[in-house]
Amino acid sequence: MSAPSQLSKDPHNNYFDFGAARQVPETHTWEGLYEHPLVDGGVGAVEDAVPVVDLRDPHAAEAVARASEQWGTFLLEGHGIPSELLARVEARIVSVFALPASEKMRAARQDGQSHGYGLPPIASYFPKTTWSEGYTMSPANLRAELRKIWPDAGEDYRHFCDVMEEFHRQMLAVVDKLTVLFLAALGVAGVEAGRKIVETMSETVTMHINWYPKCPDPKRTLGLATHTDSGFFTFLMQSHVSGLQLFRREPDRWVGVPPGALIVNIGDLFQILTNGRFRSTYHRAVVNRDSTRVSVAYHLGPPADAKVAPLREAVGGGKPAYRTVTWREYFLVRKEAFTTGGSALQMVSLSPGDHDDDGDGADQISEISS
Ligand SMILES: C=C1C[C@]23C[C@@]1(O)CC[C@H]2[C@@]12CCC[C@@](C)(C(=O)O1)[C@H]2[C@@H]3C(=O)O
Ligand SMILES: O=C(O)CCC(=O)C(=O)O
Ligand SMILES: [Fe+2]
Repeated sequence: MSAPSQLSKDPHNNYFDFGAARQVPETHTWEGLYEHPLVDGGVGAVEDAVPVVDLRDPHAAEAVARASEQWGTFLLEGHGIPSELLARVEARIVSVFALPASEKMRAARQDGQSHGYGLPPIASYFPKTTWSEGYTMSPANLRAELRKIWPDAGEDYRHFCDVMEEFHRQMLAVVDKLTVLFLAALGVAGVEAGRKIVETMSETVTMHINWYPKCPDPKRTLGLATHTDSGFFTFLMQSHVSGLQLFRREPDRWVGVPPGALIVNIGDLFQILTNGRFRSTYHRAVVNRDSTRVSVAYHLGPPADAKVAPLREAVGGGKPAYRTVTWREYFLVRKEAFTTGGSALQMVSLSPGDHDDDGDGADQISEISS
């Protein structure tokens, strides 16, 4: 059995050809995936409708606060990104993953690297391999990165880079609007503060594209392992095929997110920054028998060595719940958490066990511990 990280270690011997697979092999079989019930999170759902925030709503800041506190995830409407652009992004993503393995492997993520083609960094913490391929890239370095796949910088290269850069430009405008709402929700005053935050975050944007091919036996495998995003927040653009599920407690259940929507996920560093007021969300992606699915996660966070501590406004008269960490340190803490079966947020908590880290029960989500 090849370890997940071998996809990037040995490009030629370990490429798994999803198109040719007639069954899910042992290497890709995950246990305990359906221990908790799956409920519908669609807009019309009675109990578990995933919250919706409309950027055009004059009360959007309150809606952001509520959703971030209670769910750590919301569907974003009124963002102004044309569906025609999203369709082009999707088509270009499909075209990258459709390339022959030998061409994709030219950009393979090397061990310890944050960028490149292959499985995402967390894949190496799990004994089983997921039914997906990914590619992490930063907009700042997009053209140089993509030359690895398309050395001759031909038409496909230009189309891909043009459309992803256009997506990035449009996303920055949405980041701007949402940051204003987050700051208002947290009672942080000042346009200046907001501008500085957006400026730094826009320099460190990382895009991770996911490709989940059709699967002959989707219930036996997983597209992306259960995780929380580690940065401040992530926008997730997904195709019109379902697959994303959120973990919710009391009672423990998976909530299926409606396909097609633009999603915002709060990350662990935002939970730290807001002193636990906003919650990061455990989520995973499942795969389908009849449809291939793609998504783009647009990850925002601080520069890798910037110190993140609970905001004064969030701590108020109380105590900081978390110690100061940098994103770089937090990756190491999370690695240790995955290895020991602990929780990264608990590990940086100043009073472990004192406060209830709802979104933070890794050890209780079955496929993590199996
Ligand atoms: C900015 C980042 C967030 C991310 C790690 C990374 O450096 C680049 C890939 C991102 C991603 C995407 C899939 C899930 C995830 C947990 C992973 O392994 O790689 C996230 C990472 C994260 O949020 O920590
Ligand atoms: O594809 C999805 O729905 C989930 C992707 C995701 O969680 C991520 O890339 O961080
Ligand atoms: Fe994620």
